[in-house]
Amino acid sequence: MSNADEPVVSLEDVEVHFENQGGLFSDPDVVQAVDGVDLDIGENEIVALIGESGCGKTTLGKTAIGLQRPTGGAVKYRGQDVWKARDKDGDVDIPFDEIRRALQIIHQDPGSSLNPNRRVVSILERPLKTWQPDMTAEDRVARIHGMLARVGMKPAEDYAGRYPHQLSGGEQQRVALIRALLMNPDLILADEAVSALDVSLRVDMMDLMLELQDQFNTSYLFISHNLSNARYLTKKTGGRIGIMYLGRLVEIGPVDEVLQNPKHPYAKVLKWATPSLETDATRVQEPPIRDIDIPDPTNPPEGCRFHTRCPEAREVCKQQDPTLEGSSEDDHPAACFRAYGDDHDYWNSPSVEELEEETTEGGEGATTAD
Ligand SMILES: Nc1ncnc2c1ncn2[C@@H]1O[C@H](COP(=O)(O)OP(=O)(O)OP(=O)(O)O)[C@@H](O)[C@H]1O
Repeated sequence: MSNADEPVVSLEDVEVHFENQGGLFSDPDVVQAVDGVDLDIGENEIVALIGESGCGKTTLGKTAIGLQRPTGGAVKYRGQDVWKARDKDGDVDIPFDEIRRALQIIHQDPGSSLNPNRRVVSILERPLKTWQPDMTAEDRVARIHGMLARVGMKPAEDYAGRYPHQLSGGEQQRVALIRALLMNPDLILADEAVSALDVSLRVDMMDLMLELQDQFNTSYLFISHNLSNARYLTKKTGGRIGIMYLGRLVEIGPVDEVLQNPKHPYAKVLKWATPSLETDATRVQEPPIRDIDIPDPTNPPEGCRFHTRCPEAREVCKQQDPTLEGSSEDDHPAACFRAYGDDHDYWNSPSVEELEEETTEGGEGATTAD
């Protein structure tokens, strides 16, 4: 059953694997873009997903709004399985069209998502014609002018008559945001939505998103590789930050908890890489990471996926795979054995870094003796 008390979107053990064509004599590669992710997004909530390029943020975001079919697990909108609605499989409480309306996206590059041959008014009329077919043409235009003025594009009549190429990047992004909001959505996926803007415009755009969120009661799933932006957007609304690494959600919690007390060693790396967040006078010079190479997502490391780069890795991390559920922390969870409690095998397991150093030293010694 679906009802209004359900989270807007729930991801349950979601997996998205892409099969790429192999060579003539080789098997196809399978990219494990997203693996075993559980995530609920509530009413009026802002969740920011952070992680390095290729870790699966966009794939997870698109899966959350029903644009990407998962290869495993389930995606639900207010309790209704999105893909069962799409396939008309079983009892469907919420039709797929309604789900599509409720889950919207704004892209990194609004220039390419706005039709270059249509004026702003025509771009913005489309969602209204689709979702509010009873609205008169006059009311539609009045609504559009009102929204343009609302986001600071004044005189609205002038902006409404322009083509996308006659707008700045920031203005294009505002039009994309209005277009999404005119659908009266429950959730907007904002995929790197401010990254292409100048630094000064980023803050304006994020402020506008927050203002409109308040007015329209919309949730946001905000995707970024920039922890400062994620903090800005989540902090004002008490939102959450989720950290992704190689297809996995490895830490998630309220913004202040994650930033003040990151638990997963990869979350610590991201914080280290964002100097504006490091007020600590003891900031170390070297990044808290062992190996800068990102593993191949078609062949992720066994055990903990971060163990090849983790300065805290122990032998057990090579064999066992930590999950968020296993975390015994009181506040927010992290998929790291260090967050599993004092009695976990991790604490008696030898350090990977020390063993590797011993092996290297042993190897060098043997060469010298020869
Ligand atoms: N349609 C696809 N077919 C095959 N592989 C894909 C497809 N889409 C994404 N991938 C792969 O899945 C992995 C995750 O990609 P994704 O775009 O979700 O990452 P991301 O974290 O959003 O990266 P970025 O920050 O660079 O946009 C990457 O290895 C990518 O090459």
